[in-house]
Amino acid sequence: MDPFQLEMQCVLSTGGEHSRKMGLLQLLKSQFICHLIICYVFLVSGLIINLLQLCTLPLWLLSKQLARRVNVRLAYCISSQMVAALEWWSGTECTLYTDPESYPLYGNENAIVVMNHSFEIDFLCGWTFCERFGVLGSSKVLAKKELAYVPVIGWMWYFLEIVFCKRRWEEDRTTVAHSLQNLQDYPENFWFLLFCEGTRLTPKKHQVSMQVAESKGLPKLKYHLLPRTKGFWITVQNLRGTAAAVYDSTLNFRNNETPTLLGILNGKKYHADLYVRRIPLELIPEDEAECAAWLHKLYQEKDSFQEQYTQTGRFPGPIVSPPCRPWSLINWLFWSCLLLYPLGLLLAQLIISGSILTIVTSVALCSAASLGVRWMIGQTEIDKGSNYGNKEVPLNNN
Ligand SMILES: CC/C=C\C/C=C\C/C=C\C/C=C\C/C=C\C/C=C/CCC(=O)SCCNC(=O)CCNC(=O)[C@H](O)C(C)(C)COP(=O)(O)OP(=O)(O)OC[C@H]1O[C@@H](n2cnc3c(N)ncnc32)[C@H](O)[C@@H]1OP(=O)(O)O
Ligand SMILES: CCCCCCCCCCCCCCCCCC(=O)OC[C@@H](O)COP(=O)(O)O
Repeated sequence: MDPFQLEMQCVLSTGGEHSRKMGLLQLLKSQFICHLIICYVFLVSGLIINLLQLCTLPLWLLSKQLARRVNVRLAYCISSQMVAALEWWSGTECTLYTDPESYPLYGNENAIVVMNHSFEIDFLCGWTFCERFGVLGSSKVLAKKELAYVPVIGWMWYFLEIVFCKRRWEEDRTTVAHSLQNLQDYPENFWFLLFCEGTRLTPKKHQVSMQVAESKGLPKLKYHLLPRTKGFWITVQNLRGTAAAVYDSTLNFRNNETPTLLGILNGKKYHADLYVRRIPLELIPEDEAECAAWLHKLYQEKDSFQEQYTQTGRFPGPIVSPPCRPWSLINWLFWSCLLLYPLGLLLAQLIISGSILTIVTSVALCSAASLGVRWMIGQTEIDKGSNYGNKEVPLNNN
């Protein structure tokens, strides 16, 4: 069997030979009641964990490092549920192409991850690799400030000391620097994700971005937006001595798949391929202009990797995929057992009571929660994305 077939598959199914069973399983996964259960467990457990995180605030006064370690584990209970949905519910395969010599370092050092921002679940594929290398709970990102208000995930990020930005350099330059410096004594290994394009790729944003590239005399990119270099420069500058390397990560999906979170929820299986190059931080210039030029060159290389992938269906280098771990599934099963039992009791009470007011109130609450979750899932949908990058902002506005 070739490496792809040898690839550890984290699926509940027993392989293609039971196509009838697979068909039934797929039908079950597309049932709304399953989505309700998954979202109910995610939302209620997430809010409980957010509350527990709030309770760790007094601990920060006694021991910041202990509070951080507690929050890493609490955050794992939330993010690992989404990883479980990707790996175990949808059975999505995530294949890693990388240098075998770099592989042992992954998860055992702090790193800055630079990744293309082209897919609605690129962050989730990133999280699945965090899970496989044991750094999911402490994973961090330079995220747009709007995400801080998303219940469960955004609130969780406050306690992980995630770095938020307004995507306005004059304001970000100080706040981002301070937030990054704050991570210098972080007690757990972490990966800091930077989507240098700053927004998800769309045809319109690509067109505007390539006009900017032309105005700067920079080579056009076919598969990426022009990277924003200031955030990368400030991140490298403030994590020198804290992060050992940049993990240049290029993600794509087989057969031109356009994966979505709703697809994952419906149990749709995708095939993600990630090409990672480990670049020691000392190879990155300290001077801002040289660092910017270095990043532009990196994105030109990433563009060539995507071209090769489009032509051949593979990235350069060997496949060295880390196996799935059971903990994300175990965590989901724990929260499901804990929360579905009282839900069952509540529903039984509701039916027995027969009180119209109680039933109407419950239905109203469930509808509000469903709308809330649908809004949260909408945060990942590119067609609901921001206007950032849709027009060239005059330089003096930056
Ligand atoms: C082994 C396995 C390896 C890896 C596993 C993979 C990943 C796992 C790791 C971690 C996982 C952790 C978490 C994942 C979970 C969730 C992630 C969630 C996602 C949220 C992410 C986001 O929110 S992305 C949006 C926020 N982030 C950014 O914007 C970062 C990039 N931006 C910057 O860095 C910016 O510089 C800035 C934000 C700091 C400031 O932006 P601003 O626009 O104000 O100023 P800029 O200087 O950047 O922009 C002006 C310059 O840009 C030029 N330019 C280019 N294109 C345009 C355009 N279309 N319009 C205007 N200007 C443009 C312009 O010419 C200026 O150029 P200069 O030469 O003057 O710089
Ligand atoms: C348990 C598994 C399934 C449960 C599903 C229930 C709800 C799921 C809630 C998901 C909330 C995720 C929020 C964080 C991820 C956002 C990722 C992202 O990509 O943000 C976009 C920005 O980068 C750029 O924004 P744009 O300028 O492109 O606009």
